[in-house]
Amino acid sequence: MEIRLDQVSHQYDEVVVLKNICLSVPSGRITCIVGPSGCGKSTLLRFMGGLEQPTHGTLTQLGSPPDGCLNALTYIFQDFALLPWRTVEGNVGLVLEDHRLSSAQRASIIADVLARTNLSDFATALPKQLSGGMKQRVAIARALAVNPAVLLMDEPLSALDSQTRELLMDDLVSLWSRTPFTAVYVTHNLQEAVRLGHQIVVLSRRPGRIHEIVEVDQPLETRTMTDPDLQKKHDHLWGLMREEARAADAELVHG
Ligand SMILES: Nc1ncnc2c1ncn2[C@@H]1O[C@H](COP(=O)(O)OP(=O)(O)OP(=O)(O)O)[C@@H](O)[C@H]1O
Repeated sequence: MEIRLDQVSHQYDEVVVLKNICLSVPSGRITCIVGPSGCGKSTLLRFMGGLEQPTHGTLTQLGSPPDGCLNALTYIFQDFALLPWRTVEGNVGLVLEDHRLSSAQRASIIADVLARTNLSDFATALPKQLSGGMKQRVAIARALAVNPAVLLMDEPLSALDSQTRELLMDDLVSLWSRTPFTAVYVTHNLQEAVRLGHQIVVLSRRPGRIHEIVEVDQPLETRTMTDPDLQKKHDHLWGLMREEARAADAELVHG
């Protein structure tokens, strides 16, 4: 499924947060959104997830969700949002409970997503027994269980240390390479953006406008951070972001 945004603008009371966003989120690709603090990245993601409506402009969904889709627009958050009293399989199974599925179908979906996220051996563990990286793997497994049309990820790796982030990026790349999915990925981290994004949308400081859309053609599975082409993309993105970030920072400090 594809999402199109046409002339999307938004304000909270007097504060204009987003201005004239025109964007296509193509099917089967990962769209990263980067931009300085407070430029409206999470707000844009909430519009795409239908959690909020923009004050101006339209969002359109084109195409149909995949077969077996139980929740078309599914979020993965930074803080994992796991129920502490439920096991790994219990947390994943939670999102299947309101659907007409037999217990065999549920068990099969849970086994499949735990295998895809390398969590099969941890099915009966509780969240408190897991590292941060493992908890986020559970959140990814739970999101995959509903076979979403679009995966909406709001800084999913930013609570993790840098080595764990690397591992989780590898996991996302291998999940996508086996079965391409459509995703929108909000991040502050330009390395994550060049590693995972097929298109990288750079927003200006608030009110967020599209500064540039950077395409990265290289296949996800062949990308490494030592690759000079990717390093060039990274430096180009940082060049776009630096002045905006500095100005946004000054605005926060001086109110
Ligand atoms: N419900 C709300 N009511 C009023 N203002 C809001 C609301 N939600 C967000 N804002 C404001 O809108 C602006 C954009 O917020 P948003 O969280 O979308 O930015 P962001 O780019 O995701 O920021 P960050 O990178 O810091 O997470 C901020 O100034 C924020 O304070």
